[in-house]
Amino acid sequence: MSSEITCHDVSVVFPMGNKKNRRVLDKINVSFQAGKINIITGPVGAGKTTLLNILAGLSRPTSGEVIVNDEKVSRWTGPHRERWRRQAGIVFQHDHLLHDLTVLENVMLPLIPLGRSLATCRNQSMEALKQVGMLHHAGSLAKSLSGGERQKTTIARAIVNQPGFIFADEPFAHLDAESSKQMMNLLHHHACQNAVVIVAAHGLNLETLPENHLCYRLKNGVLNPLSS
Ligand SMILES: Nc1ncnc2c1ncn2[C@@H]1O[C@H](COP(=O)(O)OP(=O)(O)OP(=O)(O)O)[C@@H](O)[C@H]1O
Repeated sequence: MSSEITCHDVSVVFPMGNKKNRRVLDKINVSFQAGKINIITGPVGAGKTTLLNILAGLSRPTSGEVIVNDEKVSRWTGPHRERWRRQAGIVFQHDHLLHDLTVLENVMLPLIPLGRSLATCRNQSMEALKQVGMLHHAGSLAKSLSGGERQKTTIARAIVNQPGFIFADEPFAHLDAESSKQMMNLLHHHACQNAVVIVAAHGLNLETLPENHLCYRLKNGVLNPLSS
């Protein structure tokens, strides 16, 4: 069965102190499927990160539901929520690497709670680093990396466990055109392996887009398809 993640009437309203509340997402209805790269564009502050965080189970919508393969993940708590998050590879907008660990150790982190042997975790992480072209930096401390290298490491960490769902927030912001294309191809490869891949990006570099992609634009709380 092909995986999918669906939003039903997802709204997010942030309280703004004594000012009027801010409605960032307004009854979003959309279904993201495996097989294609799903790209969410939109201006600064449109709510792309807010939407990705809700899809990834990092925060909850004010109203509405997120459904994954017929299950309401937006209402899950405790161990259910933890299990869901383990299926998700997340590329955060701000990389969240641990500065005093090596690149390899950072990439191994999501594997540790899964109870695999250290050798397996290491081999899997080295493979992910190879895929993003960072094998030569495996032993470097994260704090010594350039912005683009940090971003590639974050992508390696997100894909290391072959997740069924990948949520990537501005994953190319610090990359040059060549590296962006390579990383897009890598994410596309995972989409073709039955992962649901959702990428949020301000702008679109048409040259980096694989042929089968779906673009959406988020503006004024509303998500509209741009192309197919
Ligand atoms: N926890 C919060 N409390 C109040 N307002 C918030 C909160 N989180 C986000 N916002 C506001 O919601 C709006 C959308 O933020 P979000 O980070 O989702 O936008 P974005 O499209 O990802 O922006 P960018 O392209 O700059 O990364 C912004 O105006 C932001 O200030």
